Amino acid sequence: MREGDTIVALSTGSLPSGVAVIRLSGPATPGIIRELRGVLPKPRTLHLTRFRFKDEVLDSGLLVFFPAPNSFTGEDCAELQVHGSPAVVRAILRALTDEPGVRLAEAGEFTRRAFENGKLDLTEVEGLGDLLEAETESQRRQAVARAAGGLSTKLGGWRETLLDLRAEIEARLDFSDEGDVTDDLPADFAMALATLRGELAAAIESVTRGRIVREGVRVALAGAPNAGKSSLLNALAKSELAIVTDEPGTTRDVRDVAIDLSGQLVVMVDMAGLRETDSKAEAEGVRRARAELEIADLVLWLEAPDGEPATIPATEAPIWRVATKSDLGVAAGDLAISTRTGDGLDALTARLTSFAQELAGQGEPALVSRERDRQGLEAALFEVDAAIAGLEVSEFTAEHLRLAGVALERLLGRIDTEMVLDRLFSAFCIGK
Ligand SMILES: Nc1nc2c(c(=O)[nH]1)N(C=O)[C@@H](CNc1ccc(C(=O)N[C@@H](CCC(=O)O)C(=O)O)cc1)CN2
Ligand SMILES: Nc1nc2c(ncn2[C@@H]2O[C@H](COP(=O)(O)OP(=O)(O)OP(=O)(O)O)[C@@H](O)[C@H]2O)c(=O)[nH]1
Ligand SMILES: [Mg+2]
Repeated sequence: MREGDTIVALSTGSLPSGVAVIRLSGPATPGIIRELRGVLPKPRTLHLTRFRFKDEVLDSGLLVFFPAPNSFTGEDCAELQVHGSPAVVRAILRALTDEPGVRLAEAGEFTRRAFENGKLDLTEVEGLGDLLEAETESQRRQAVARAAGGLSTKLGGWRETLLDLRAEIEARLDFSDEGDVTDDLPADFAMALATLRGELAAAIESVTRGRIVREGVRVALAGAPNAGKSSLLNALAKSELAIVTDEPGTTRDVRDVAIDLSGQLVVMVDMAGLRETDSKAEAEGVRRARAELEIADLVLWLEAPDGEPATIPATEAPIWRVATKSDLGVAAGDLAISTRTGDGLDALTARLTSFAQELAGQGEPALVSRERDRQGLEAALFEVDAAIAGLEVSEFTAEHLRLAGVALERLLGRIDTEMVLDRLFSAFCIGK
């Protein structure tokens, strides 16, 4: 039975390392610790211990026991903090998995157990996943807020409000013959509903800001072939990632490179130059480039003084005209740069930084950032709007308020979680 298994994994990073933490969770844990120490040690306290298996001391290190339910997973857990050599870790993992009922954990399995035991809700698990992947300061701040239950608290508050409002209606429906109890509702009922509506709408607004922090600002490098797009990508990435030649039509694939601009992630996207072409590969590149323009948050339209004229494509995103190869003479544009001399690159970076910071917003980190968040909040808002529109027909009002609550429960992971969970945990690393 997989759920009754005790799972074990190396929870720290690549070896060798100073110290490696091996984590155990499940019912076999107390027995294994008793074998190692004779008695169960004081809970949640580190003990220097010889890790002796079958009369061989494999290593000495620190042992800590977290009895259920006060552990990360909610099960009996232990950690063996050992010397971080590949041989030590391998020997101890082998000795532990030789114990009956113990096997290696799958990716994200500790966290899955924490979720299943009610230690974390779905939004907290997502926040934890974001935290493990966080590379920039703004990503860390946003992920910590979500992992610590910031969104859970908000959703919980809205659910309480919905329950209170429903109770007001239902209490009156019980005593009313004709079912129309609108007149009896307290004066602040409509106001409470409007406030809830406003908060949901504001949260939906902040999904974009959260997405920008989580995924980065997507900046498309567009222009005619040879405009200098790949050269700019390389200059910003400070690495010769993309092939640069004087042949127009060099780049065909879309390539994105994430850079950290003052703590905010910016994803620079190199692509094929836009032109009509007979080459099948290049034509596919141009098609992909146009698709990128549709999802970009900003388009840099590059024009070289020696380049072919090209028409600026229509996009929803703002467009900045960048005159490239300024060492050869300056074309018209908001900004002039040369990757050969480095001219204008600092100014461009500074403008990108403030653009990114503006989109990411100042102040409190956003608690919502995912398409799943947007869908959940929009579903709730739709029901609240239906409740507001139908205020005079009270059974329906109560039903819409119930459905709004269901949408919020789904966000928290209380219902319909299987598909979301499988996708989420497969992205976690082993040992988490
Ligand atoms: N060594 C070590 N460091 C770690 C972790 C870990 O598992 N092991 N964590 C792993 O992610 C993070 C810390 N997260 C944790 C979350 C909850 C509990 C825990 O024992 N919770 C109990 C008791 C709470 C309390 O005493 O306040 C509980 O929730 O009941 C431990 C670690 C980061 N650092
Ligand atoms: N003088 C000068 N030449 C440059 C500069 N930037 C790029 N070039 C040259 O312009 C040519 C085209 O540069 P790329 O960066 O490959 O241009 P691209 O827009 O990626 O071109 P495609 O991939 O074909 O669409 C190369 O020969 C570069 O060395 C610059 O700032 N000054
Ligand atoms: Mg190129």
